[in-house]
Amino acid sequence: MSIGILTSGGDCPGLNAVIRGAVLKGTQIYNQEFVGFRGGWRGVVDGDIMPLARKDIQGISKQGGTILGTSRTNPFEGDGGADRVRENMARLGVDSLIAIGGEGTLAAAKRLTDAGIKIVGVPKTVDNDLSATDYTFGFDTAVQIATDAMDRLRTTGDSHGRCMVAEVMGRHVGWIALHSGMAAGAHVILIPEQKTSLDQICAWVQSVKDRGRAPLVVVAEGFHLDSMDDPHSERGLDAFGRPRLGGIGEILAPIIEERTGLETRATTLGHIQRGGTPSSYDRVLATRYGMAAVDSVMHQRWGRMVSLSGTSITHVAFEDALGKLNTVSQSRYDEAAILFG
Ligand SMILES: Nc1ncnc2c1ncn2[C@@H]1O[C@H](COP(=O)(O)OP(=O)(O)O)[C@@H](O)[C@H]1O
Ligand SMILES: O=P(O)(O)OC[C@H]1O[C@](O)(COP(=O)(O)O)[C@@H](O)[C@@H]1O
Ligand SMILES: [Mg+2]
Repeated sequence: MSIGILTSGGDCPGLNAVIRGAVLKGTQIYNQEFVGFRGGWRGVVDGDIMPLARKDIQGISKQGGTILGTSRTNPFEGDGGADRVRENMARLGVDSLIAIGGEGTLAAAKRLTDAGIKIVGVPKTVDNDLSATDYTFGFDTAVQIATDAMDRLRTTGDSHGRCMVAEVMGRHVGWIALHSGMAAGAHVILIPEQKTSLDQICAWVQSVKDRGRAPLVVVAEGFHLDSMDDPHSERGLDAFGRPRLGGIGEILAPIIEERTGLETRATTLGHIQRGGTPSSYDRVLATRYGMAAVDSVMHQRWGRMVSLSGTSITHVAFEDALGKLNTVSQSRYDEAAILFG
């Protein structure tokens, strides 16, 4: 019997390092065999597998994305369901699953675990929005990419004396904006947790302008002004039916320009934040998660995900890992806001 691995939901740097860590420890220490399910839960429902022997995972921890592919397929929709998953696993000789994904993937994993399927989880979120772990891989890389981009925006902004608006990822939480904004010395950081008025934003920009500096405004895609009910969305729905966010930077830039008289440009970093080589921190964390997930399989810790607590790997039940977001606290925001304007 082998262990099946899948990656599900939005990709992020470090997924391959999890796969490598799991396969290396599983083959070396436990003499286990592995297969990969292609395209997230779709591969589990369709029985679409690929080999995951030691030679298949050589050198992949430095590769972005996921060699397994991913999707936002709900395993209970269409032809899916727990019976279908169980039948496929039995037919393919797969005894248990390591599901690597965000809260949606873990919600699906919990339902399948409740139906008796043996699953352990590995948390994935580039936004760092899962409360049941201190950090997940992908976040550090995204923050570094965003910081590099902002450093570049500042040199061109300084040269022209312009206000630069940088939009970063962050659907429900503003961690990428907060960390990259602090690192890059942003003058304004706008996050989903803190509705802010245009008057306040323009006052910060104006004070930077008055000091003769070129303002940098960082905005998370999920931010909304105090006058808006929901985050800005004009790109339809994703495969899971959620509004595709993005574009708030382009909305803010002309308003800031009109109100402050300062020429303003917006840049949306988008999926660049999720692509490419993972940072060393993310590779190490992801590798440790992968190895810990195999330990969990061997200890039959079904229905639990590996998690980082301080510097130690711990285990959290799926139900405790779901439903509570890791938001930016008021004190972390207040600390950053001392640097605004
Ligand atoms: N309650 C649920 N039951 C079954 N599948 C779910 C549930 N919630 C979400 N999903 C599935 O979870 C996956 C996406 O969620 P997630 O892993 O959090 O990634 P992301 O946040 O990047 O979209 C999809 O496969 C989606 O269909
Ligand atoms: O373009 P996609 O794949 O729909 O994903 C966009 C969303 O994924 C995210 O990057 C979240 O990813 P995580 O689930 O990894 O935190 C959001 O910031 C963004 O709204
Ligand atoms: Mg998610």
